[in-house]
Amino acid sequence: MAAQAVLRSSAPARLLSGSFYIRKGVLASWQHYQSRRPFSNEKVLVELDESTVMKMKNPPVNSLSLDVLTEFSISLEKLEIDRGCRGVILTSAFPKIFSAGLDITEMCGKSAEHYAAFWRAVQEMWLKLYGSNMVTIAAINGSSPAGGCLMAMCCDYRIMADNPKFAIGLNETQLGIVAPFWFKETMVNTVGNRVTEQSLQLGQMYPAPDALKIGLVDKLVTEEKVQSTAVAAMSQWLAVPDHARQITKSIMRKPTIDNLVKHREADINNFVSFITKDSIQKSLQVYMDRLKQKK
Ligand SMILES: CCCCC/C=C\C/C=C\CCC/C=C/C(=O)SCCNC(=O)CCNC(=O)[C@H](O)C(C)(C)COP(=O)(O)OP(=O)(O)OC[C@H]1O[C@@H](n2cnc3c(N)ncnc32)[C@H](O)[C@@H]1OP(=O)(O)O
Repeated sequence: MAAQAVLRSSAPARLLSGSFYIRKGVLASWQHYQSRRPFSNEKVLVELDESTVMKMKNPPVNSLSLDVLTEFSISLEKLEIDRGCRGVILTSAFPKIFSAGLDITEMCGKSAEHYAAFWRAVQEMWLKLYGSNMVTIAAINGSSPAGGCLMAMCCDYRIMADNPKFAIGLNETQLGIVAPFWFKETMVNTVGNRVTEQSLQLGQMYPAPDALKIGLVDKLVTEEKVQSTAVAAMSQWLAVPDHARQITKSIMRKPTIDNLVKHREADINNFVSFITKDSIQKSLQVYMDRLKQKK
């Protein structure tokens, strides 16, 4: 099977602690297996089984903190340079939630230096995931607002749990903040300009069936089948010769990536000056208070 071609040998499922885990099929040798042990760090779990799966595991809602983002980028980079890995499935270790997006507490009450480091880590995650040479499939097993939606949109293919209670979208304006140009461009590349314009202004979250209708996700399946469907889709994607698929992906995405690379420092400065405004800090605080009160 093509999916098994990605994953070269056979090793037991291996679970390593952290906020993500990566499941990787089959290893050529114990030494090879040992060489993958660096995945075992605080925030990343590596599971070695029939498919390569990165599972976000940052309770309670997989918010993307500075630590999580850093760990995610390091883990993805390791897979990227591993010639035995041609594809990754990105999902969540928790039912009902894919990712709550950027950790709002990282954007409240901190120093300008912290905001700059945080934003650089957000950019890095995006650059690595959107620019990945691997086949990337999002197995969206729950809600996925803002940064969570961005991660899903970075993938080549999106499968979502068919439950109208699960919603996905870039809801930044609902928090009184603004999706930066590269979030916007990622969405335009996914669903087109008109839908993006409306979605971003309204900060719209789409229940799964609506997300399918606008093309924000590619397929809906029952919750139990999200991961197995992702594995099946991976086989299909991996049946295409790598070099042809990778060059095509690059032709599609390079202009968007180059745009951020070119304006990276200015984007960080924009973020810091925006997020340090009193009015924005107040908006975020009100939003966080509302989240806590809804219980
Ligand atoms: C001049 C031009 C400038 C241009 C622009 C320049 C710069 C751009 C500026 C800013 C860009 C920022 C981009 C931001 C992107 C983001 O991702 S912001 C995050 C958006 N996320 C959300 O809105 C999600 C909010 N959360 C929820 O809706 C729900 O929590 C849920 C994910 C649907 C899960 O619901 P449920 O299972 O019911 O869980 P709870 O709501 O009870 O939450 C559990 C606890 O988790 C806390 N929490 C939830 N989300 C977050 C989060 N994103 N960050 C941090 N913490 C979060 C929640 O408060 C609960 O905490 P307690 O248990 O009460 O302590």
